[in-house]
Amino acid sequence: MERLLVLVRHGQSDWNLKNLFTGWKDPDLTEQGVREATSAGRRLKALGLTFDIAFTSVLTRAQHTNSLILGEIGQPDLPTIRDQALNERDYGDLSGLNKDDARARWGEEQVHIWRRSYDIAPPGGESLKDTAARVLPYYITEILPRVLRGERVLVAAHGNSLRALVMVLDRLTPATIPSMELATGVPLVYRLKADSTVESKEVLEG
Ligand SMILES: O=C(O)[C@H](O)COP(=O)(O)O
Repeated sequence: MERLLVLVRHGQSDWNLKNLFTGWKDPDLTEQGVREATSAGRRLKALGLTFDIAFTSVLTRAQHTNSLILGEIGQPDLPTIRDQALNERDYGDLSGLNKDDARARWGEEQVHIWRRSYDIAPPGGESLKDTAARVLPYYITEILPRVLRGERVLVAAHGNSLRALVMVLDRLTPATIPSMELATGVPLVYRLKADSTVESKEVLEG
């Protein structure tokens, strides 16, 4: 039985382009982001992949990416479940600040810790651990059971909500997760074993 799980980070957003911390703020895709999402769909189509269900967050950039992918693979009406559990990490007080300005103010190292450490939260926001504490229960109760019963599942979400998931799938640790980056619009094609561990992973780079 095929147990297919495809994860994709949304295409470039307006605030990615402007280099602003975004979190739960809700900018849409840029033109480049639209191209990235469309091209992600084309790459999935080239592999002949189709889906039974899609999951996305309640944020526009992820939903727009999901729609563009579904349009590209010829499944524009695929049922899609939107849930806040898949939202980007809440960046708290950093939301809306320029990332270079933040480095100038708090130092390169502190900003890197807020962005990439496992358990140190930015002021007023979520650490990756906090993000994982909402993403993983959602994955285990809503997404994984479908994959294990053979439904082909697409998840269009965010850099850090997907890092929380990839951390578990790829067996990364709090020590190794900081160097893991997810590019915008690059699908990760996982096939799972019956015990829910990873059988194979393919990264569909452009
Ligand atoms: O919320 C954001 O600013 C981005 O989507 C992810 O940002 P990061 O790469 O700083 O975690």
